[in-house]
Amino acid sequence: MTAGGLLDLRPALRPGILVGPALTRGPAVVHLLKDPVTGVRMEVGAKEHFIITRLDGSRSLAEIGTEYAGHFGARLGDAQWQQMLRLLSTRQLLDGGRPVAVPPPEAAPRKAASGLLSGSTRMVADAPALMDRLHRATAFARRPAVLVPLLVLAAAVPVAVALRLGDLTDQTRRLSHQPVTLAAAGCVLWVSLGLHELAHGLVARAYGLRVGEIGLRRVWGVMTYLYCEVEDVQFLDRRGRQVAVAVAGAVANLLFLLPCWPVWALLPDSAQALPFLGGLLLLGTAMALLNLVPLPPLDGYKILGYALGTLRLATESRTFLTVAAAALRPARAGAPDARARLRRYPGRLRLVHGAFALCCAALALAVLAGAGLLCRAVLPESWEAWTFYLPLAVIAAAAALQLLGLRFAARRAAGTAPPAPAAAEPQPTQTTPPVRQSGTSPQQREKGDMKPQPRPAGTAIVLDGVSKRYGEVHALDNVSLTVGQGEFFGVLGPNGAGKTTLVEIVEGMRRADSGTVSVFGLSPWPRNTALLRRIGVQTQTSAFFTRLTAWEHLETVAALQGADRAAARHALDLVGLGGKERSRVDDLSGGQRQRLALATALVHQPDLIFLDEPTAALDPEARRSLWTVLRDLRGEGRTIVYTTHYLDEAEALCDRVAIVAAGRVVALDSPGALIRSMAAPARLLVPAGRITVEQARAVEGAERVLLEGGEVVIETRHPNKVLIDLAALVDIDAIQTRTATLEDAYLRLTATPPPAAADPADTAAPAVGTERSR
Ligand SMILES: Nc1ncnc2c1ncn2[C@@H]1O[C@H](COP(=O)(O)OP(=O)(O)OP(=O)(O)O)[C@@H](O)[C@H]1O
Repeated sequence: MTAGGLLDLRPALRPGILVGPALTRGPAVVHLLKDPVTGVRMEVGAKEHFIITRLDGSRSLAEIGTEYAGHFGARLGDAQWQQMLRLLSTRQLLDGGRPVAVPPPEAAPRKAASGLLSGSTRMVADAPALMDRLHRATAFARRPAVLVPLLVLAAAVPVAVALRLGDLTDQTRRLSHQPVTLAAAGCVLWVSLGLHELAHGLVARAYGLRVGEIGLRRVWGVMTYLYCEVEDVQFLDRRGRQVAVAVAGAVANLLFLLPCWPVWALLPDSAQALPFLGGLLLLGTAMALLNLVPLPPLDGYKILGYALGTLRLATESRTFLTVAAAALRPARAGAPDARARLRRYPGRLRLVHGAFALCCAALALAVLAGAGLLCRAVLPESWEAWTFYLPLAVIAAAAALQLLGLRFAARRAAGTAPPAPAAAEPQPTQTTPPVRQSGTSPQQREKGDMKPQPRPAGTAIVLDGVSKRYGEVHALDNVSLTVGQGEFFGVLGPNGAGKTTLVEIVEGMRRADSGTVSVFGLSPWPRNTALLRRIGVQTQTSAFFTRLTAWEHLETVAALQGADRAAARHALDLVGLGGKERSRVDDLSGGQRQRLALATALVHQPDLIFLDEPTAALDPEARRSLWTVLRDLRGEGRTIVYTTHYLDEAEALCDRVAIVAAGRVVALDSPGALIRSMAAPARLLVPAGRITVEQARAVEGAERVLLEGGEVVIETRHPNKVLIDLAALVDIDAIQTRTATLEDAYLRLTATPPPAAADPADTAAPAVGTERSR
């Protein structure tokens, strides 16, 4: 699809699709997009985001394109539109595209493999419901009068620990010599870790996010802790809120320690509980603060990322360092490219990524040194020689265990994995299919049974006194007409008669100057999205996704129109293109393209279809075969408004026709009734060599005699009598009889009066002979 039809579409994103705020990933600005049903996440650039956020079903792609050009100073080319729309439709992100049940592997959010040493076990069946209850129960703490003092107290804990560091270190060292008490302190801190996770969930819930899962996670076989999976923090519109969710865990850890302080402070120096409380305060505070270190995967890293509005800060900083290092190297092959890449980073981002990379290195060293010092402080003196190596050894052991656990999980998964589904075709999910206005029930659509139910009889279109002027031109002048539901209604008229204006007003593309228009009881202007979805428009200038196959094109249009694949399949079969689905649109013949254009208009199963000369430029055979399709459509009970210059077609297909001339409806009836009302004479044709014009004029009942293309044409309202008389003059087999047609009626109704002629035989009368013989 390249223009026209495509740009008239008004696609909408599926309700519920999450679109995140702007983030930087490396030098680029991106937005996250998420399908909450499948969990599929994707990144889109700022330009794509501009378009996506305007896909609301009320704006046409042409309008969005104009806004885009105004904003970015460049028009979107066909290829860009096609790429964009194809992406959205294949990801089923458009309204009506059913979400896939199983996300494609590359798009699915990666979950850590669950193994013996590392993995997770779900503990709560309905985590969102539990979070809702906790959210209500903790409502008191969200009041500023409570929250602010709590935050101040939490911030005071590290300060107090720093002030009493000596005592606390001493007591922690004593704790390390009491294994049972140490284990008890460890259990309390473990509970604190659980609260940490719940705090993330509670704050997220307060901002309307969903807690996906609560459970126990095993890490490297040495640790098990409660986790609370918070979803979509990056989709919160304010960075402050994102930071609040991430920082909540550490705050909860610090608040958890608060009750220990007065007890610890009031106990005498000789109290047995001092090492326990002192160790708890020191280790608990250290744990909370350590979590705020901005290194992945700690909360501090997330906080920094949220605060800076960056995505994958660590990875991107590493890339930045590589680029910067390559750019700084003296002239070498590839260096100019690196310099160009470096220039793409704005100054702020160079600072962010450079500083983060340096901080990471410094922090990693500091953490190791800190861990060494801590070991030195808490371990017996006989371990002193090990204090430097111990943290390194622990990290190495943890990494080895993690590797082992992952391998084990991978092997187990390989052994038990179910076979991959044979077809890549997405399966329907439990989600409710979009409610649509056509005659098929959702159940029928699910089964692919697209045969519409009979539609209720009624009025589809009512025009009452509609007028439209373009400057001095009266395109429509007080037009009133009614089209019934299920009617095949033709709009005929000479060039410039006002047909297009009439149809466009009904479609909601133009506004009438006066009069009222109603389509299915609704006004099409201002644009009514509910109505637009019940209307299908096939224009003269067929527009396609040129690089796609017929099926891909239709599938994409289906998604844009809010229809599912079964509807696309039905439309393709209906127009008889089932065998051509794999052919590229470019490779289709003219007739096949016309059929595809028709399928494009039908794909969303509209109740009202506007067809603008669908058979134009087709050979006679292709025309006739398309007639069959159009008759089938009519048989399905759809209302069809059909504009054409082929009068034989209108006569053969239409229930009623409106003949428009100079902006007025000059006749409106069934083709048969119009022909009869004309009381047009029959025409008897005799080869000119067999009879002279004078002889013909002499026949009684001959009203007009013309000489046309080597034939003498006799017009008469008494053909039987004239035929008998003629038989006396010429061989009866040489006489052809032609009855009046819609074309005759049309020509009489729309003809401007010819100049008066002295002799009827000399009159350059319009060629009123038709193809139909009796
Ligand atoms: N946007 C416009 N601005 C000015 N005049 C217009 C505009 N659109 C149509 N007209 C004029 O209004 C009249 C009716 O035009 P319209 O396109 O509705 O006729 P039509 O019957 O569809 O013609 P055709 O069969 O050639 O497509 C014509 O005189 C045309 O020149």
